[in-house]
Amino acid sequence: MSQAQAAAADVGAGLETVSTARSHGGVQGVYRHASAATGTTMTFSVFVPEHAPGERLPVIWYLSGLTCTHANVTDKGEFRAACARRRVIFVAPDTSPRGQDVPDDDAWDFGQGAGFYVDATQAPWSANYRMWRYVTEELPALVAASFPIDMARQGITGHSMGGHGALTIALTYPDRFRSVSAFAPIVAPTQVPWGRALHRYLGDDPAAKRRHDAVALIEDGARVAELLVDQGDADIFLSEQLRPELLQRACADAGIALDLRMQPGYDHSYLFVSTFMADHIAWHAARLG
Ligand SMILES: N[C@@H](CCC(=O)N[C@@H](CS)C(=O)NCC(=O)O)C(=O)O
Repeated sequence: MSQAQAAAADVGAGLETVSTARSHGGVQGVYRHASAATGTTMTFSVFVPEHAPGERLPVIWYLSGLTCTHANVTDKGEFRAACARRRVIFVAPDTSPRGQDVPDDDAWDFGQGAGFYVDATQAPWSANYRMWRYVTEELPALVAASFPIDMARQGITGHSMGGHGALTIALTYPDRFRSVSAFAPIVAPTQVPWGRALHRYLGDDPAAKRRHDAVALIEDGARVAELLVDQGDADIFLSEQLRPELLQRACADAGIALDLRMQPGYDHSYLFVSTFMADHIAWHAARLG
């Protein structure tokens, strides 16, 4: 199917195909749909490796960081060769609702492009910013109905704000995800400046904020068996916003096997993420079977 043909195609379950292209023997697609969770049109990408008819493959969810759409990792994440080799599907959602009618903010780290994977309770954000429900309920149901995914074999990862999403979601649903990793994640938003976003989305509700803070979740008893985290030591956000030592301490106290790999000289960009992407995919694939 050409890209022009694909653009008009409806792949079922209310999904519209924006584009498809063959890559590494599989298909890289971009899709959009009307989201009940956000009340907007949402766009996401899916890479499906070559597979036998009727065969179902494990999936890795990739949650992106501040300012990103699905396109940043799709264009720059360098995941396809590893996903084709390990035979894993890769799904990349957007980071927030978008559109002229969706509330936004002048700050680059709040509003559109910065949904923080929460269901906002505060006006005006609560009308559309329901990214937790979108990523944990609506999108999984949609992709399970439309792609050859074995939903018993799911892993989750993400970058920066998306690492925060991956960690908090895996800690909340430990039975759903067999593997969790992150690239330069925000690990303790209630203790760093970026966490002000939680206050604006969730209001003055300390318990709600702790449910969206990986370190707080672990302190409050949530558990995963093990974690892989890569972090560049030349990342400009490292000491003020990311603070992996807080995750290290929480995991040590909780008995969670954290493999925190400080990567010398690496920054916060996709040049860092793409360097270690194949490692993460191999790590997930080994646990997804
Ligand atoms: N303020 C900067 C930094 C934002 C930033 O570093 N975002 C990270 C995630 S937290 C990212 O992946 N940016 C997109 C990219 O590098 O393609 C900007 O607006 O570009």
